[in-house]
Amino acid sequence: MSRPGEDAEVIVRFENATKTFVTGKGKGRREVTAVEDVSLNIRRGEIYGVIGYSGAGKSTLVRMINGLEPATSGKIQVDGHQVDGRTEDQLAPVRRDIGMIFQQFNLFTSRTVAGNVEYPLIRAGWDKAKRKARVEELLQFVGLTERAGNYPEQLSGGQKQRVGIARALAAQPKILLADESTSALDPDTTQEVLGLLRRANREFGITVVLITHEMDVVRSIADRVAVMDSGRVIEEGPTARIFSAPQTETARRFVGTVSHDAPNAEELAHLSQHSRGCLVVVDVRDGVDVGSVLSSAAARGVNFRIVFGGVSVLQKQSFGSLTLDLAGEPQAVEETIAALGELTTVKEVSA
Ligand SMILES: Nc1ncnc2c1ncn2[C@@H]1O[C@H](COP(=O)(O)OP(=O)(O)OP(=O)(O)O)[C@@H](O)[C@H]1O
Repeated sequence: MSRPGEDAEVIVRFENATKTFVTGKGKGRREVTAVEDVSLNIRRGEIYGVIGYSGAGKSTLVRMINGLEPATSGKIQVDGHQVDGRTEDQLAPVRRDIGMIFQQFNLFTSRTVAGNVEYPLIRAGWDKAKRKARVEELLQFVGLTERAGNYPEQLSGGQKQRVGIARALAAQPKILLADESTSALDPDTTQEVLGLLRRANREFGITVVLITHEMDVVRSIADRVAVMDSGRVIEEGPTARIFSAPQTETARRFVGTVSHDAPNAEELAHLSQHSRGCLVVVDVRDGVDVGSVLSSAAARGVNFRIVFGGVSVLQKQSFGSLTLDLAGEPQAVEETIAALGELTTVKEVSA
């Protein structure tokens, strides 16, 4: 199925948005800029990931979308409505279109599963018959029909999060904000929850904004991603591009946590010890024909071994890297490295 493209309509727009928190008074007064000068567009119908280390400003950024954190300066627009500088009353219609799920589920412990899902519908003024039908439909969607009468404490973490998703979807929002919604879950349950978010996106066309600190989560679900560091969005774009060509050290580190295709320092030391010639790390992506360079190198007496590497496919694009040990006449080896350098990025990692 095709994903929202470059020309898809913008549903959330940040323009130079900043959020500064002030804590304490007098000498103890501190200012923390949690979000600094962020401009970005989230497109209708996409799954947009926000990644960064703890304290990078992810939650604050996402809470600015529904006005839970008012911007200190800059502009925020959601589905054509202005969010910055609005009163709580003025924000009510914007918030009706936004559902939210949380890391700690935030379910009402005194309400049943069905009662939790029904709650937003009562608040939105739905009549009883419509509420009943909608709750049944949602429990079926998340696979918890049998659990309708249970209380949250009787559920596993994954089931609680599924209730959280059903509740967030109840009043048919256009946007779903998911704040670290999988970080309290084991890997299998995480995949289940991500699968539900993907279905909500595909089947109902809901735009999903997903905060995470795990690149694996971004890789398995996000169309585009923003990388945050110290309040700023330091990199933003299609997930495949961030994976194949991260521009910043922070993004490279996140990508490195899931695609271990280049040797780390320890592995490199080991490879250098056993190297018979020159070690080079070569970036591989679609259209980069490393094989043909290596075949002609072999014909000229350059002996090559692939000693480390990996290539993955994401959003229909291949990317990865190979570490090669090239041995032979110094000039032929040098010419091989130069020929590879004409095709792709080549890093010599030992002499
Ligand atoms: N209500 C608040 N008052 C004061 N400072 C705050 C408040 N909320 C957040 N901050 C500060 O703003 C910065 C960004 O916090 P935020 O929670 O947005 O980051 P995060 O990337 O979501 O982190 P985490 O992954 O740990 O949730 C942090 O330095 C945090 O301490």
